[in-house]
Amino acid sequence: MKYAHIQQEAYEANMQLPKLGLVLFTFGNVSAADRELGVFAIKPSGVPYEELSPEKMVIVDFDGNTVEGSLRPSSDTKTHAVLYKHWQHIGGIVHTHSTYATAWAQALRDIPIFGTTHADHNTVDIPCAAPMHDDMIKGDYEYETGFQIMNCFKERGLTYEEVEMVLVGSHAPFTWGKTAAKAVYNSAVLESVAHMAYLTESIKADALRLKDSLVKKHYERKHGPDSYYGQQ
Ligand SMILES: O=C(CO)[C@@H](O)[C@@H](O)COP(=O)(O)O
Repeated sequence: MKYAHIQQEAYEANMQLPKLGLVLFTFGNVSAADRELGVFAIKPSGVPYEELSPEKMVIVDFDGNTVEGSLRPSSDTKTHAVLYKHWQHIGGIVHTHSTYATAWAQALRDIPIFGTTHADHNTVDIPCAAPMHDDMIKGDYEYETGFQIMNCFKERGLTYEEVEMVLVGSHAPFTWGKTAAKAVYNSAVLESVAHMAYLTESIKADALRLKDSLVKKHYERKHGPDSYYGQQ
C-alpha cells in the first residue's frame, strides 16, 4: 500500500493513452513519481492496456532498479529513471509512438512553429534529439536515450521546465510534467501540433514560421508577462 498513490496515478494516466489515440496495442508507457520516496510507478512491459490495473504498475527507483512488483517494468524504464534522477521537478513521464510525432522523429526534424496552436504551448521549435548510434550505446539503449534527451536540451540552451516534450531521432516522442496527467496532456498536444505541422508543409512546402513577436505576444497571453523564452 506504500506506493498505492503513484500506482493509481500511473494507471489512470496510462489508460488515457489509448483513449486519446496515442498508442496502438502495447506501444508506449507512462510513469508517475513520488520524489520524496525516490521511486516511480511505471507500466509493466508488453501488457495490453485493457489488462492493466493499479496493482500491476511496477515500482522502480531513480537508478532503474525494481523496488516492488512481479512484472517486468517497461523496456523504457531506464530512460524514465535517468530523467527523474537529473531533472528534479518532473513528476510524470510519457513515451508514445504516436503517428505524426514519430514521423517527425524518424525524419530527424524539429517541429517548426507555424501557428498559434504551437505557440500556446512552446515558444521554440519542438526539438528532435540526435538519433542513437552504435558508439553511443555504452551501457544500454534506454539508459543512453535519457542522456541523449538531456544533452539535446543542454546544447540548445533549453530548460525542461519550459519545454516539456522532445522527439528522439529515429525513435519517437517523450513528454513530461509535474504530474503524469500533465505529461499525458503534453503528449496529446505534441501529436496534434505534429499533425498540423505536417499538413501545413504538405499544403505549402515553404510555409513560414509564426513571427517571434507574435509567438511572444501569444504565449504571454496564456502564460503571463515575461514568460517568453524564445528560439535559442
Ligand atoms: O519504444 C518502444 C519500442 O521501440 C516501447 O516504448 C514500446 O514497444 C513499449 O514497450 P514496453 O511495453 O513499455 O516495454
